[in-house]
Amino acid sequence: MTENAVNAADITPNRSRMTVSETDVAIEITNMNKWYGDFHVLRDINLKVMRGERIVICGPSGSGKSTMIRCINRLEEHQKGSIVVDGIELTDDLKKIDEIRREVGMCFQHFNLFPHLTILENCTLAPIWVRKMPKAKAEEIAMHYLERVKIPEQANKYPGQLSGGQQQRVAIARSLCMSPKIMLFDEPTSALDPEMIKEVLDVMVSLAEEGMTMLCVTHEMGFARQVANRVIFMDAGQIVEQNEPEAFFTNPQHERTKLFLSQILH
Ligand SMILES: Nc1ncnc2c1ncn2[C@@H]1O[C@H](COP(=O)(O)OP(=O)(O)OP(=O)(O)O)[C@@H](O)[C@H]1O
Repeated sequence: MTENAVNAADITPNRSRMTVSETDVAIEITNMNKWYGDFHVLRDINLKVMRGERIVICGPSGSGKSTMIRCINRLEEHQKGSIVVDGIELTDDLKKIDEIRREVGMCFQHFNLFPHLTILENCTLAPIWVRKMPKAKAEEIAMHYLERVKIPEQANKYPGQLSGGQQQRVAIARSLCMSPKIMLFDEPTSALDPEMIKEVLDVMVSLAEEGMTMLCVTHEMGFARQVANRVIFMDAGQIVEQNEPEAFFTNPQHERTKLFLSQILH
């Protein structure tokens, strides 16, 4: 893990365009716990995310970061406590899970594109089959977002013909085609070569500038400093500390946070 795989100066967003709602809650997690068998992986997680917030989640390997964000769109199931997304409480009700998944886009470390479908087909699959959108309309929207991530010319290629950075930008475009209100990112750059990291972070920065509510598990501390309005540190299944980036990096309060930062910021 290195700080600033990207030069922070290269990703300077226009903070004035970033607005965080003071009143509108996007996600509220209350006393949430999760076990894998006997292993208590998430312990009493409490987290309120306001609309427009950009939260970076960091912490040592195995601390539960991925599991926590995967609980938000029910890729993992919590056993105790509550998760409310856009006013809808996550329960076993499949209809509610479906409703929440319509609101929440997710990008993973390994892109998860369908290799046998073209880039355009990857982007139109869910709008056509889940949203029942006419194919021509879905393609128009997909091309809009492929232009947005600056790869419209790749629309008819297959994922295997693209670089990792390009594939991750397609994955972001694919999520955007479903008009999510919230985007979850799980280490979107950690499988990429250094020269491709910036192109993906640039897209994430522009989403932040447009006011997207974002939760990002990432080791890109340059990104956290520049874009996040809150950094959360997790360890051993707990949220140990959270603060604005400046205070988080310059004045960490907990010993575990200090140790973690001393290991990654040198
Ligand atoms: N499906 C699973 N079954 C059992 N244990 C799991 C499962 N998935 C994850 N774990 C364990 O839960 C803990 C938290 O994993 P998680 O992937 O959420 O951590 P993380 O902080 O995201 O780690 P990393 O930074 O390495 O991705 C780890 O000890 C992991 O081995």
